[in-house]
Amino acid sequence: MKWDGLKNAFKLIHIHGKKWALFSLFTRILMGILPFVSLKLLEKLVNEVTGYLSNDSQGLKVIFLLLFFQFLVTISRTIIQHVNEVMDMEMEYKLDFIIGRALSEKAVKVPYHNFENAEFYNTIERIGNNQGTRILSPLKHLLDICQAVISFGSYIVFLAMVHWSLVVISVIVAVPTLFVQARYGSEKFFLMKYTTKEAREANFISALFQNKEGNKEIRLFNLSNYLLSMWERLTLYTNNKAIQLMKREKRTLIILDSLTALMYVGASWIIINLLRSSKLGVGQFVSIGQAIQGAQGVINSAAVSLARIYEEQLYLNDYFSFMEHEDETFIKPASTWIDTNSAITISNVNFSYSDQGNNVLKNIDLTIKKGEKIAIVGENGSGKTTLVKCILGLYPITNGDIYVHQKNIQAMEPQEISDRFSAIFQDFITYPFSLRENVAFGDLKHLNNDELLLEMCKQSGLSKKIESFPDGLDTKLGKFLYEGSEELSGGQWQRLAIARAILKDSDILIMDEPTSALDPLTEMDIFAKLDSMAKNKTAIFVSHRMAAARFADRILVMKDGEIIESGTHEELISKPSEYSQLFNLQAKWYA
Ligand SMILES: Nc1ncnc2c1ncn2[C@@H]1O[C@H](COP(=O)(O)OP(=O)(O)OP(=O)(O)O)[C@@H](O)[C@H]1O
Repeated sequence: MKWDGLKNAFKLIHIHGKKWALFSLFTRILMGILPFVSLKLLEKLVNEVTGYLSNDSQGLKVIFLLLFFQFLVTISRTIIQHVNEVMDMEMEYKLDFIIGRALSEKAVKVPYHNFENAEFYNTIERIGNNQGTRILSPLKHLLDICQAVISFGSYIVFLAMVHWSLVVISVIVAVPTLFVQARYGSEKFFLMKYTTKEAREANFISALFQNKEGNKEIRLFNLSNYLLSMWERLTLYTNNKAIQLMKREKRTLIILDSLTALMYVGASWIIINLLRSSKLGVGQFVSIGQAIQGAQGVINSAAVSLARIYEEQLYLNDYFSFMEHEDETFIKPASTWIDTNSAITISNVNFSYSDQGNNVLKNIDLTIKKGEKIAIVGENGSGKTTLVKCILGLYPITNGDIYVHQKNIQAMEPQEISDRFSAIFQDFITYPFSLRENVAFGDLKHLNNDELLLEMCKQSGLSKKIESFPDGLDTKLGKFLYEGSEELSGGQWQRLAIARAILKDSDILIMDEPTSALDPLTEMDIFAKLDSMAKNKTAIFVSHRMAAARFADRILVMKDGEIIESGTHEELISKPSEYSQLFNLQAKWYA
């Protein structure tokens, strides 16, 4: 389990980057051997130069040859390094592309209720961007370790040829370095993991200062100081944790470096003795220093790579566990409801957002006939939106059943649900794209059907506004992405969202307070036209305005998660009821 992320990353690279992996392995082996070749050349060169300086004129040719070989080694190293960097980048971009897409696709397949879960958000935050780099990174580090091991091996062989004790010294220095780096790598990840909540909160606050809506509210309510002190507290908390860890790591590294320095003193003592007993030439003497330093350097880099592999594989576990998240499952058998006239049948549904939570919907029994226009009213928090979301299959129903056109909603494929419904909520999206796209997102097959798109805009009362746009349907909206785009008012955006919803050729239209930003006359107009806009469709709309609800074939009144009244406007108003009370109260304001 612990290393599953790494295994899966390798599988991905095996599928998409075999050539890259083979090429990288080959070049790392070469790069691993090059330092040994360099050392040998240096040793020979120093010996030849010393000989030449003591008037051995024959040495000059050899010196030039050795210098030429050194040049070849240097140039080869540079070429390999740069080619590797290009190959790595290509591979990272390729994986970014594949994984970025897979991640977004997965995000719409996991059950929607996961989005209520803070840990789910934290995981997505940790996965972040540049997943291609993340996937590739462990293998790159593994290759770095291969290269380091080969280099270390060649340094050791070189040192062993001089004296065995130099090998012992190099190994003694290497082991604790490996251990320390690997340990702090994992600590850094866990620190990240446990401060993500605070970091997310701090990011949210700084984003408020930078976005249009947040910035406006901060100015108007004078929230700047309060929010900044909150941001400071959260940021200092995360910063302090990171600094503390860094201090501990550096303290350990100082001890480790002292040990290394001590070992160098020992090594120098051995070398001096070897020089004194004339067992060492000047060339060897110079290259030993380089070999010891080189061995230490490659072990350091191998240790860093090892720690990074550990760190990265923990990220990978996050990514792959997200990707292995179960897709929407259909927990109910494909049971059917026999009443063929019913568009929606809700049978004894009780619903709570969490296992331990209170029921937000209680004992809901309801049949909505095909073609019926239903209005749901009720005070805030009475469960209207929850009911609508459950009808749309966004949450699993463990108690009771919901049937849509005789089929249990939980036995329906997401595509089938999407085909049946067209829905618009209060928190609809204002896409910073063209007007055309904003409407056509309701049903993309009409993207180029200008006549139909304009008709939808007309029905939702947008015709006049569109006439003022020189680019008509192709006008870019929202001053967010494009210079020179047009901005709409809140109500106009809502009309656009309504146009999007009615464009879709579905059996059931659901509108959850999509008209709250419309002026009362426009809202009344839209509801009065609902019959023609939602011709032959079943429609459910949620509203707080009783005057608009009266156009519905039937009004449902919700209170504390229950449907407490049901009937036409005339039926409900003619007797003492919650509805008549709400209606009369609102009517009084207008009077
Ligand atoms: N995602 C959620 N997780 C937990 N509880 C929730 C969630 N969404 C809503 N609730 C709770 O469910 C109850 C019903 O909320 P719901 O949004 O369905 O009410 P509503 O009638 O649509 O309200 P309003 O008129 O204010 O939109 C509320 O008490 C609310 O606190």
